Amino acid sequence: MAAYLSRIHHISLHVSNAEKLANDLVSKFKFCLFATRQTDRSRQLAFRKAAAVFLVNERRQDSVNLDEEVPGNTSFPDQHLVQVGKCSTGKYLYDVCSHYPVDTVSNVCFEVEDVEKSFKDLRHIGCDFLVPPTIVEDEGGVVTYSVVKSIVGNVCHTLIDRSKYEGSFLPGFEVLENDSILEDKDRTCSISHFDHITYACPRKTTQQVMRWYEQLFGFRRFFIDSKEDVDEGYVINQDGIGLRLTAMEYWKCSELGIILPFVDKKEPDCKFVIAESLPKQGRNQVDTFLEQHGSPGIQHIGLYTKNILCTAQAMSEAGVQFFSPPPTYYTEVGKQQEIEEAGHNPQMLAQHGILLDTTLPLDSSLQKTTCDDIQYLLQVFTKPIFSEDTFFLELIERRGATGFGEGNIRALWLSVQAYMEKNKKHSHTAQV
Ligand SMILES: O=C(O)C(=O)Cc1ccc(O)cc1
Ligand SMILES: [Fe+2]
Repeated sequence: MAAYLSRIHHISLHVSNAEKLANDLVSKFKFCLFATRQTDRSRQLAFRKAAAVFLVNERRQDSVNLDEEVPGNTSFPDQHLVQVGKCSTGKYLYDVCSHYPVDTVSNVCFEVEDVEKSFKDLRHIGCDFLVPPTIVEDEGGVVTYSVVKSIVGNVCHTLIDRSKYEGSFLPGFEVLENDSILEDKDRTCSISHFDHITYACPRKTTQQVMRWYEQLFGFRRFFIDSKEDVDEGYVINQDGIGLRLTAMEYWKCSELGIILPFVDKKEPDCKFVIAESLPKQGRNQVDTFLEQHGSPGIQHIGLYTKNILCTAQAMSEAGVQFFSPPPTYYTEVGKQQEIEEAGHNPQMLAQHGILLDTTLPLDSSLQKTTCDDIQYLLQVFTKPIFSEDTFFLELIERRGATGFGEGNIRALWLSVQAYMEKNKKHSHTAQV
């Protein structure tokens, strides 16, 4: 039986220089550092922007971790490993030690109702666990967690039950007092939650990844486009761009959805997108990721904002670098009209490289009457935020459109290509 997930609790990153990323998250991306855990062997820093929480784990070159990481097929005694307070022995609480040579985003932590039951059910269907159910407590209460290894490269999932915990983050972390003050201070960047997480996967692996998430966590296919083929996914395979996108969602299948108190006011969900590069076209961003990251994994995360113009403006003033499509994107007759029909100003979007993609109505004979009838999304991509090209962020504002900006992929491709050429990094390559 699958383990049903109720929501994303946080996403964790493993980096060699936490200081630098911390500075960027706070000063450029306007996240708030709200909880920390420091031991002589590790440093973990938690950042929040509304419901979007990143946990940054600092990778220490000097200490080889002997007590924690276990091969996926190890069998555990059926008893709990109990850690109390801040003096736990584990190097990274709520995660495993990543001996990863490059900076990586590697753990999407889900809240579940019953960790023990999820562990048993998932083990029963052959799932590999890296950490057995483990209890952590402090004066705020008790949390149980377990870490499962996914089928995608170095990605793992911490399953956590914090229903018996009253503190504002997790036991073992010191919560900083400025939390709520800082959080309220910056209202220009209206990021509310994680919109989607995109995996870069090798060729022909999409089906396998989908099956894994379906069987283990009850994910369901989410059709990106009305014309999308069930088996093929959304395919772009022309003009040097070869990309297969397939999306999944977990929320709607969740048993917990029926009983949770916020069921009427449906919590925003986060979709998972699998991006696979296709042969015969030029090299693309997925190939670059696989090469630089060394394995499949999380390539980018879309942050939902209700006002992309203000958010992108505030972030670029603070030093975030965004990709811009060629200037002609905004002046091409079709696009310019599309932008104006949606009620936006092409010049304003051009200032920050914001792309707009309209969903075509299912019945094209239906005439749109006002710009309120048009379903579209706006998105903008940051340049890689790690020193290697192993992760970037995206801002996305949705106005009725539920896809991922399929119509923008060509524009994104051209802008990445221009960037690569300018940087003389891979002047012969084209990247999507
Ligand atoms: O699927 C998404 O999240 C997108 O925004 C589309 C996409 C996927 C992979 C890329 O390298 C570039 C764009
Ligand atoms: Fe995206």
